[in-house]
Amino acid sequence: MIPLYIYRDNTCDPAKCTAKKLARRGLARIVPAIAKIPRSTILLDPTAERALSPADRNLPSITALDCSWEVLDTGAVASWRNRRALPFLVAANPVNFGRPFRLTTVEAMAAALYILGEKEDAKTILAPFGWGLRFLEVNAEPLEDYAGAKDSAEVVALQALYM
Ligand SMILES: C[S@@+](CC[C@H](N)C(=O)[O-])C[C@H]1O[C@@H](n2cnc3c(N)ncnc32)[C@H](O)[C@@H]1O
Repeated sequence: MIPLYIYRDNTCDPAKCTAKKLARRGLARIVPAIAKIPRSTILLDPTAERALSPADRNLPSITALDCSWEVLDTGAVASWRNRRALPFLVAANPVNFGRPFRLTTVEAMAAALYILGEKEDAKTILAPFGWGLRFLEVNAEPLEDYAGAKDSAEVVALQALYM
């Protein structure tokens, strides 16, 4: 599996935190400081200008910024080269069900794995969550389209069909 890193700032509700569960199961590694995130990683950042696409397959790892949506501040990583936003997908988690773009950390990681062609690994990390595999069901069509795209521009063009 592509290594998965999660930077946690401890602002999200620990009872609902999907990152902690992933780490407990050995599916992702928690990174305690932004300085410890490998700079070559794909940084999942909803404010990034470039959309993730299969063209990013050569990058060595994926990192999410796990924090409460209320305090999400990507200023400290604004200059990082491999920041990527995920294209239009809807959440399947109970807190934001049906809401576009606002994914939990595990949904974002799974979407990234799927788009990069690691479909079985996407299922593996969602499986521990009761609602997890539902994320792949409700987004089946766009995920398949994005995973078949050539590059970020094509992903952005495809997402217009779903928005
Ligand atoms: C803001 S945290 C919220 C975490 C949530 N409390 C949980 O327990 O999973 C979600 C993280 O997932 C990633 N993410 C979510 N939606 C995204 C999107 N549309 N594009 C890129 N990354 C996204 C980002 O790293 C974001 O910081």
